[in-house]
Amino acid sequence: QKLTFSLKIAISSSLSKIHLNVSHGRLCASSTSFSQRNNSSSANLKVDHDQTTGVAVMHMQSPPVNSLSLDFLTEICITLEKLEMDKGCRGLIITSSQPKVFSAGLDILEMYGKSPERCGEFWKAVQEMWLKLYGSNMVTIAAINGSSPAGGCLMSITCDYRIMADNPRYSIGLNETMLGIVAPFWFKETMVNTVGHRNTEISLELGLLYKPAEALNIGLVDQLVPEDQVLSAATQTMTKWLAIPEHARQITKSMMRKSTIEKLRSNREADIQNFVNFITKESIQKSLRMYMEMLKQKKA
Ligand SMILES: CCCCC/C=C\C/C=C\C=C\CC(=O)SCCNC(=O)CCNC(=O)[C@H](O)C(C)(C)COP(=O)(O)OP(=O)(O)OC[C@H]1O[C@@H](n2cnc3c(N)ncnc32)[C@H](O)[C@@H]1OP(=O)(O)O
Repeated sequence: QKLTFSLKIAISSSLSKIHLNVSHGRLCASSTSFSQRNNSSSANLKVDHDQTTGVAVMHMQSPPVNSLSLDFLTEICITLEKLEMDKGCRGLIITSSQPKVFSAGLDILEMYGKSPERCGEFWKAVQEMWLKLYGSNMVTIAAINGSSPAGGCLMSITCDYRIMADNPRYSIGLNETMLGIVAPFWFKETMVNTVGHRNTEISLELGLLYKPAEALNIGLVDQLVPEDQVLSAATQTMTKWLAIPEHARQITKSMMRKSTIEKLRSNREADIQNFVNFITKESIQKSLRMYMEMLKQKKA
């Protein structure tokens, strides 16, 4: 049965509108914009799309710490799909509107005390976000204006380039082992593809979180700038990347990432089963509970 629905998105200019049509599971965007800037918002995301430059800035605004819940992941995936389909969007900058945090990573509450079915649904959404970002044809830049542990770091390293605020209070890394959990193979491979095998081995085994200067030193981020310049630096870098012949850049990106992406694509169900079996274990649930208590105590 043909599935068709239209979603009207309010845009800053009253003259502008975008229609999203979902047909046979494909999402297509057609724009009849008379303005050069499209701003759209959903519950936890604000997207500023400058039609003149072809660059969209996606601001994560899911309080308090942009943790990636099933709902938030779904929102991110819908937005990414929409931007990917929009020929007028060639570059994406991802940043945070929350103070001091880029993203706290996966929402721990989605992994604690939930049914296997719900855990499976959650993991599928995590996979989907990674597939969309790592396989994007757009130039993607993470403007990391706060701490970015675990899934927040993953999100950053799926991007083509990372600019971080030079503030020693912030940290970034795949710290899963500190929670008593294990980064799956596609988290690990994204990290290897970014900082190499040895750095990844040390980093994952010890669950390290790096200060900005350390992250720059191992190549986990590409550039440090003063906090108030993160977005402008990302915009400047984007201009350089968008000047490269597009087709050649896209094919090169795909060549670099294809084998990692294929490995997950062809094993999605098994990967979900692995996750569900692992995360619902009594011992893992206990580790997660202790970690959450530790987070609360840190506050007190
Ligand atoms: C062999 C088979 C393998 C198969 C694969 C198996 C498993 C893989 C599984 C999972 C992979 C997971 C990756 C992840 O992303 S796990 C999440 C890891 N995240 C963290 O460790 C970050 C924890 N948070 C922090 O360190 C700090 O909150 C932060 C530095 C981000 C911000 O500090 P700040 O001081 O500003 O804020 P807090 O007071 O600490 O937090 C405010 C509020 O938010 C709650 N919270 C924080 N992080 C999370 C989170 N990730 N999920 C849910 N909730 C979070 C925190 O508890 C506070 O709540 P409250 O006390 O105000 O109620």
